[in-house]
Amino acid sequence: MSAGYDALLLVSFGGPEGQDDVLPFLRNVTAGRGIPDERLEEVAHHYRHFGGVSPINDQNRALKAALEAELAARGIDLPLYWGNRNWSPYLAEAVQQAYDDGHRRLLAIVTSAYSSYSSCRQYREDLAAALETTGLAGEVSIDKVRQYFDHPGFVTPFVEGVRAALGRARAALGNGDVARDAHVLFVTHSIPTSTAVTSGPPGAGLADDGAYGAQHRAVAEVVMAAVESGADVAGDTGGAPWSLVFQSRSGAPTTPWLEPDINDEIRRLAAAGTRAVVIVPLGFVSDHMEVLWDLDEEAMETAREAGVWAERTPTPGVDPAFVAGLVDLVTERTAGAPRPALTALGPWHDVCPAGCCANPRGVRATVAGADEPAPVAGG
Ligand SMILES: CC1=C(CCC(=O)O)c2cc3nc(cc4[nH]c(cc5[nH]c(cc1n2)c(C)c5CCC(=O)O)c(CCC(=O)O)c4C)C(CCC(=O)O)=C3C
Ligand SMILES: [Fe+2]
Repeated sequence: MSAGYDALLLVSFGGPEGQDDVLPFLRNVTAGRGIPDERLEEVAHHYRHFGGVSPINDQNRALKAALEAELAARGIDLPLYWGNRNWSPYLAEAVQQAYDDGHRRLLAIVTSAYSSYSSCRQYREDLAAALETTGLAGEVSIDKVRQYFDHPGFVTPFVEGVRAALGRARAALGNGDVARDAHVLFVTHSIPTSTAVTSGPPGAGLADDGAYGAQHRAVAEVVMAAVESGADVAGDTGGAPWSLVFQSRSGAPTTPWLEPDINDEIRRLAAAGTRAVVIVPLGFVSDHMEVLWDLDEEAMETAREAGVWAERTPTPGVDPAFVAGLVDLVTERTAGAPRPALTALGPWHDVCPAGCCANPRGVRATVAGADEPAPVAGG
């Protein structure tokens, strides 16, 4: 293959697989971060409610299998390894295994679509740390496919989900007027405003919530435009208002995070006369714990209490469009395939610019960026 990659690496967050894993997992996630104990207890309770098992690992097993099938169907002969930031199989194990199997140039696919420290640079640091721990820093190189928030493969499942949910909202409103009575809530993980402002490349001149906010708003606009253009014959699912809201805030209450919180927004909308909300987990790739708990339990309960009809739309998961899109992201690097992007912000960088998505706690080694130490292998 032209760029010389010899293996792929699926990189994800990881999650506990039983009650005994829950606290060690949460300690991994929050290592060195000053997340208050009360918050850890609160989060442990979400996992305990589901038997201490996060669905995220099974979702990644399914994604890995789907990607392998798609690669095979297209005759792409690249083995796929899987490793996580916070739980077994860890990134270091995956990198070691790839090396033991004879691979030296890896291309990573991260289960995270947007730019921010948590969703981009931290994974690049984790990959550099995996090379360090395994002693493979000079032996193995790791690049990653671009952030894919505006790739058609990521966006398409959301379009289909919103269109279907608005149709059901309309029916639930007694064939009512979604433009007047419904509201589409695009929701993503809140992050500290201090890391939102530094998300993306430095000096991009974006709003206060940086590339992270701009990317989500741009994708939401694309989704709504696509829903409108495919509205049913009567146009009855068209015209619904939308907004970007946030979930899963943590950290000290005195530290500002992106707002509004989805629950506050559902209550505010209900008080202002909204009768149906469509909740779109735009920030997430699969139905992991942040979706199952913070949306399906908490936000749905808020909606019930507020007396509004609510439905949460699917995440990309293993939707064939998403799986094919991830393989397209690989082939644009290995075979010069086209680089589709549905917003004016993209296609995003293959190599993160220097200082992109700065780490608020200081500079650490990274891979796949202009500010990493010079790559070992040529080109
Ligand atoms: C932007 C973003 C994504 C989306 C991009 C991506 O997908 O990467 C994401 C995903 C996820 N976040 C997850 C879980 C957690 N995130 C935490 C904490 C935090 N997330 C943050 C941001 C994000 N997080 C931040 C700024 C913090 C606080 C500081 C810190 O600690 O960095 C904590 C600690 C406790 C708490 O504070 O809530 C937990 C347990 C899981 C796994 C779910 C499962 O198990 O199924 C997933 C996929
Ligand atoms: Fe998180």
